[in-house]
Amino acid sequence: MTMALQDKEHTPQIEKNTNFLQALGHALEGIGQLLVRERNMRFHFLAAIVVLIFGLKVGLGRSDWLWVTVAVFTVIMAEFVNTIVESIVDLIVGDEYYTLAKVAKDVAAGAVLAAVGFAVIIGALIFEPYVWPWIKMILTR
Ligand SMILES: Nc1ncnc2c1ncn2[C@@H]1O[C@H](COP(=O)(O)OP(=O)(O)OP(=O)(O)O)[C@@H](O)[C@H]1O
Repeated sequence: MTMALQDKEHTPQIEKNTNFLQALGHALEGIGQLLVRERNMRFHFLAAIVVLIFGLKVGLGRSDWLWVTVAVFTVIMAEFVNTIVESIVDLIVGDEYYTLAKVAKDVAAGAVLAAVGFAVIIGALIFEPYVWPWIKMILTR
C-alpha cells in the first residue's frame, strides 16, 4: 500500500507554482518519489542500465536504440500511472476495502505487467542475434 507523504518533510504548498524552476523541482520530486516508493521501479531502473551497457557493448544501430528507448519508457510510464492510481486510491479509501479500489489497483498493476511484456518482446527481438549464438554454443558443448 502506498504510504502518505510525510508532511513535515515538505513546506506545505497547495497554490499553483509561481515559476518554471518551482514546477521543475516538483516534477523532479515526483520522479524521486517513484524511485523511493516503488521497489519494482528500482528493478526496472537496474534492468534499463544493464540493457544500456549490453547495447553499447554489442554496438546496437540507431533503429534498435529507438525500439529499446520506446520499451524502457513504456515501462517507466506504466510505473508512473501505477503509482498515481495507488496514491489516489489510498487517499480516497484509506485502509478500507473496496472492490472498485481493488479493480483500479489491479488494472494499474496489469498495465505495468503488459508494459514489461512488451519490453521483453522488444528486447528478445533486438538482442536475439547477439545472444542466440552464445546460447547455442553453451547448449552444444
Ligand atoms: N483499499 C483496497 N481495497 C481493495 N483491495 C486493495 C486495497 N488496497 C490494496 N488492495 C489489493 O492489494 C493489492 C496490493 O496493494 P497495493 O497496490 O497498495 O500494494 P503494492 O505492493 O504497493 O503494489 P505494487 O507492487 O503494484 O506497487 C492491490 O493490487 C489490490 O488487489
